[in-house]
Amino acid sequence: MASLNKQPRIVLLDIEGTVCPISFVKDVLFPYALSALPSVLEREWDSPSFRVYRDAFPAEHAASQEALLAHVRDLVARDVKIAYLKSLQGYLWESGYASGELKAPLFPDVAPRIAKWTQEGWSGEGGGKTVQVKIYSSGSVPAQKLFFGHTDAAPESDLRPRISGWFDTVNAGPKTEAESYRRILESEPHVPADEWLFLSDNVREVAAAKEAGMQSFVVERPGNAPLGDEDRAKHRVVRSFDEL
Ligand SMILES: CSCCC(=O)C(=O)COP(=O)(O)O
Ligand SMILES: [Mg+2]
Repeated sequence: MASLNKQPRIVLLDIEGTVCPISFVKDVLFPYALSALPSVLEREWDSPSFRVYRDAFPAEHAASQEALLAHVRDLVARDVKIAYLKSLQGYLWESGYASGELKAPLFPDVAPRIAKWTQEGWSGEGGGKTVQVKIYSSGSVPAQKLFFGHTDAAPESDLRPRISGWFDTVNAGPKTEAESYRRILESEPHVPADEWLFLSDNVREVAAAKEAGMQSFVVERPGNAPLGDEDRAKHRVVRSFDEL
């Protein structure tokens, strides 16, 4: 059983590989965006609503529809988590979530635990000391809100009301840099760093969060990259939020 040094007042959650399978992002979300992009380029290349995303691309990759499509395909193939791609992906996923074609598959422990933390507090004794839940993902904040607004959880599939903060690589910074977590800490200056608990599948992110003073555990889920002995020796590992 993973143990904590201090009871958290804020839980900061990664998304891919932590609350949902990596396969949903890699095998559903990314292909969906790639399949939607050609017709969006054809239809909206000069529309104001799309120009916002197009103009965020480096000029050489936004010179034509073909150039932008080729660049996006390359970035996705290499899983480059660059902000302008993440923003465009969020735009492309919007219609899929709205139509019901996309629904975020949460691991079974996630929604009940988020409900418990935010309604009853850490150990479920209530007493008014509820826990805040915030998100930090490479996915853009709009994409995060689409994800948590359309989950497969029941009875409430829209978990956005339970989430009090949204951070991505634009408003916080790269996830493997401690400075990004320090920036996130500044959003709640009254909460000491060690009363934050960051949960992620990525050991480099966990290390960066700990360098910033947060508590942080590695989350091991089916389909995640295998953890090395060194990772297990260096970091606490949980397989479910129910272990916390
Ligand atoms: C659910 S928003 C889309 C997720 C995404 O694009 C991504 O790269 C997730 O990476 P994470 O930092 O959440 O592991
Ligand atoms: Mg992740």
